Amino acid sequence: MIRQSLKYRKTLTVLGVLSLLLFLFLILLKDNKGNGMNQRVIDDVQKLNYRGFNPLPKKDTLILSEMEKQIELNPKDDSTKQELLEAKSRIDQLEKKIAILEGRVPQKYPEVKFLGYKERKRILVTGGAGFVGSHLVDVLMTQGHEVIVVDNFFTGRKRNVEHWFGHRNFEMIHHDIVNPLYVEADEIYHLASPASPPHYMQNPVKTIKTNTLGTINMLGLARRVGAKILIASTSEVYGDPMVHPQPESYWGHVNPIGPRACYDEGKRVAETLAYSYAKQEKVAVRVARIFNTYGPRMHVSDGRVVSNFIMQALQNLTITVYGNGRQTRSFCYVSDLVDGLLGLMASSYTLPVNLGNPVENTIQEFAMIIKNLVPGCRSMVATGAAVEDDPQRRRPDITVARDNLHWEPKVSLQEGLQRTIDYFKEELSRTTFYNNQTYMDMKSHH
Ligand SMILES: O=c1ccn([C@@H]2O[C@H](COP(=O)(O)OP(=O)(O)O[C@H]3OC[C@@H](O)[C@H](O)[C@H]3O)[C@@H](O)[C@H]2O)c(=O)[nH]1
Repeated sequence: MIRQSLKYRKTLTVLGVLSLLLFLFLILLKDNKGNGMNQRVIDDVQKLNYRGFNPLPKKDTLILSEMEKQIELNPKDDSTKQELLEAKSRIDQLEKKIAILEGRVPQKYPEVKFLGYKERKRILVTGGAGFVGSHLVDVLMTQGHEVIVVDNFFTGRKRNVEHWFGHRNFEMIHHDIVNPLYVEADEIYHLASPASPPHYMQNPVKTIKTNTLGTINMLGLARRVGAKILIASTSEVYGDPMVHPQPESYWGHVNPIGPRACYDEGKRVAETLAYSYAKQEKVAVRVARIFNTYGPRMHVSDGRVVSNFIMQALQNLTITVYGNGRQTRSFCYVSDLVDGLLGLMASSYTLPVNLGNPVENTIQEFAMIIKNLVPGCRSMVATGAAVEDDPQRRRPDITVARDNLHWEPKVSLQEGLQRTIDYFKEELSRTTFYNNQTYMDMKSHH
């Protein structure tokens, strides 16, 4: 009799534990299918057509509370309850172990191509955690290369590349390139520098050091290891241009002691350094003159016109046009720029190349375009004080890129802005961002 009841109890326990394990398995399965964690990265990566990207969720709390409910629902007798509790505590321990292991095993990553060791390159990207850098890193990684990101996180963010953390082809170095760096690389994309006017003006000495000392260090590294190096220069080398649109042959119109000088003169020196190393040390250099670029992963408080206007439009705040709004810019979507950078690195063309979208708008028009793309936007568009030395007209002549790289932008302003607006909407929903001041407002109050 006693033996039989013991047997009965054992069977009950085994059944109980088995059903709990089945339950656990179902929860894991459900959780792996989708979750709210890092939706931004998932969306971003999916937009770039990566597949299989599905970070693992936190599941412990959910499972345990469900188990407690089960125990409450099945209080058949005390001993069964006791055994269920023991099972629960054992599962609890196992879950903790799984969580520890999950921390060690690689997550699921965007799909990367396999490259044989002859095709696979080691590619260093300075500023790789920044806005442009991180999009470039995504493409290089999916192509199957080994990528080393170097960033000092002055304006870059770990969040932009965290979906690669732990991948065997990916390495992240927290380093300021103002100091020398000793790594091995076949190619270097040298993008490190603050790029937003309010950011680079905030610490002009740091900006000029990054573009001069930092560039010397990267050119020195390229010489030592025999790497090809691409320098990210800018349309700002043309200053407030007297020639329109701007071809690469134009020498520019720059104020050497103005508020923008740390950046535009810094980049001009960077170009001079590149061609000095090319001539004297036979370093293989490529120089991209990057025009205004926009897209997802721009910081909400980046301070440049695209992020400012979109954030203002999404929150029904006044859209702040600096000056009379008749100054012009031409905006290029980030994926087009990345294509251009890759094309330039691969080409044999060694002189500077303009990379930008030749579609030109006044800033006033641009404010209206953004306002109209945000449904129900009630923002007013207001003009205000002009920015000192603000270039009045800017539009790239991209004949050189067309002829030598067979490159031209593909993403229309409408489409690119829509994707960027969607990104900023997501950013707004994840943070309570209520700072309606632009950097310029903040500066004028201090
Ligand atoms: O809130 C704003 C921000 C900016 N602006 C205006 O919009 C125009 C574009 O300004 P941004 O700050 O976006 O960028 P800028 O064109 O001045 O500089 C950029 O040039 C090319 C790149 O190399 C750099 O990323 C950056 O220096 C300027 O005329 C500026 O005065 C506004 O009217 N309102």
